Amino acid sequence: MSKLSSALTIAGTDPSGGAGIQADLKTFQELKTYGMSVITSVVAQNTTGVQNVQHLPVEFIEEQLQSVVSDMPVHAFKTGMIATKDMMQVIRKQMIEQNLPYVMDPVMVATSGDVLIVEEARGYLRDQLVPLATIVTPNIPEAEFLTGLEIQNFDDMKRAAKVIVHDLGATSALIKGGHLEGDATDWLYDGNDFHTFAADRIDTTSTHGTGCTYSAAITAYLGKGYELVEAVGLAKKFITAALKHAYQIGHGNGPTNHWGIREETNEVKNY
Ligand SMILES: Nc1ncnc2c1ncn2[C@@H]1O[C@H](COP(=O)(O)OP(=O)(O)OP(=O)(O)O)[C@@H](O)[C@H]1O
Ligand SMILES: Cc1ncc(COP(=O)(O)O)c(N)n1
Repeated sequence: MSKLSSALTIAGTDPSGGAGIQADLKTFQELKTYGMSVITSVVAQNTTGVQNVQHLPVEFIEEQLQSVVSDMPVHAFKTGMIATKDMMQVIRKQMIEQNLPYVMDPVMVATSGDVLIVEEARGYLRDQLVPLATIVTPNIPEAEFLTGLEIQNFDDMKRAAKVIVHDLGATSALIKGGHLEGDATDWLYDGNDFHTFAADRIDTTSTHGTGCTYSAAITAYLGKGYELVEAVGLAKKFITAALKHAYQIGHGNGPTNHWGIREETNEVKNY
């Protein structure tokens, strides 16, 4: 399957290039997807953590969205960091109008531990954005917040995925196991069946932006028309290769490799 496709990410920035909008656009490019972006917050951050944040005015976020959707074809949407309820409201409106594949990464806290969305917006995210998503991609702490469950093993992950679909209303849920011990195993529930995606755990500290990169890859593949399970499988190969071939840069948790994976390995070639 190879056709011209485009994807729009709505998220915060990372000037050090490992997470957020920058990670999403690099991933889209690597997967031969025309990438577009709407910025919600400008974040001063790097591999060591978040130094400062400036939220853009909500009207300006809406203007950016209009600029894109009034002119450009979008085959799939992704949201990442959306810091406030007001921002979520305008994005929600667009998602309803567009009715296209929507990958929702419920970003709450960075790898560094810095909080990326205001406390009182979390409930709105769960109740008003999750139901619109084609796929929600929480890590373990995010899945615990969304479901109120404690997650310690695969059975808990599967239970949480079911709650996100049947109780919260998402079309599917992918619970990522990066925060558990052992292999890096993720569980996808598509409303009927479970699918598991596993990789050997890579011994690396380069995990900044892992979640952003993974969900951007899922978005790119959905935009190309791949079915959900296939899109997640291909994205899992991509994130695993990006972790395995990461450059050791920065003084904290370095970024994954968004560039040249195809040239350096034959692990990611299916797009
Ligand atoms: N050390 C690792 N080795 C292999 N795969 C990993 C490793 N850490 C995370 N992963 C995989 O990376 C993807 C992202 O998972 P994770 O649970 O880390 O998400 P996240 O917490 O949202 O990411 P982030 O680190 O960006 O916050 C998943 O597919 C997970 O299984
Ligand atoms: C703008 C933005 N969005 C998301 C993340 C999460 O990424 P990570 O948890 O890997 O730091 C981040 N650090 N910055």
